[in-house]
Amino acid sequence: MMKNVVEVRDLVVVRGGREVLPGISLDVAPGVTGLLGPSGCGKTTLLRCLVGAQRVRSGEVRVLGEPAGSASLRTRVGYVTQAASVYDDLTVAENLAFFARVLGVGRAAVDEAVDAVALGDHRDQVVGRLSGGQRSRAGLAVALLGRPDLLVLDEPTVGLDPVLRRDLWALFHRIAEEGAAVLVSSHVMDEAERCHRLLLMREGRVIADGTPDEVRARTGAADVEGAFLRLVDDAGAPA
Ligand SMILES: Nc1ncnc2c1ncn2[C@@H]1O[C@H](COP(=O)(O)OP(=O)(O)OP(=O)(O)O)[C@@H](O)[C@H]1O
Repeated sequence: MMKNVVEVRDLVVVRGGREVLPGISLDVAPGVTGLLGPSGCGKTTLLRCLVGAQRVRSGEVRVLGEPAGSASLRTRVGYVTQAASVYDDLTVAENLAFFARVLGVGRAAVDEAVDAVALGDHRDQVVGRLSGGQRSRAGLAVALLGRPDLLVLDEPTVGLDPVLRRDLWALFHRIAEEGAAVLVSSHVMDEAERCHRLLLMREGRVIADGTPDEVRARTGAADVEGAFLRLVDDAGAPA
């Protein structure tokens, strides 16, 4: 199995005249990786770099061995932004058929994606009339169309109730079990426990990297939120 799906080295990104990522390095391996950190720490900016949608000042971003944004990665990387990119006036099936044409994948991929997100009963329903959770799953289905090896999800569970959040995390694990690397950003620390591996971010840097157990053990904290707070306090303490 390939070791790293994503390799980021010394990445510098400037947005609004400020170094939002001041030289971040990290790897993402197969499995479910949580990218956790407070609002504004640079999670979305980093994810945009992975999918080739962000202008970078310097550094290297490689995805599946290719430079991020390469044409060869178009179907190999799925990206779900915070605003679900599905058309409200089309049905689930119509949305998927449209994006399947854009990606150049066959109709079979549409059925597979609908099944993967368990929207079979709603495939002929207009997306604008779906619940929030169903709509999120429709957006996820679009990202699954190319059978991506890397699935990048930007805060996919924001605003969803606990049952839907649990169901979505179960789905992320199923996708990972089928071989894709799943990178999920969140600012909700309790989602950390659901990940195989964590990258804790603060102010454009990775401050911890490991399994939830490793991150807790390293800090002696009872949970990942406590670990994060200890790491922040330690970073701020005088040398
Ligand atoms: N279009 C932009 N122009 C200038 N600065 C931006 C732009 N978008 C984001 N920023 C800044 O970049 C920094 C990182 O933002 P980013 O969206 O990557 O953070 P985040 O961790 O994803 O936050 P959230 O959890 O709130 O989505 C913030 O300080 C933000 O103000």
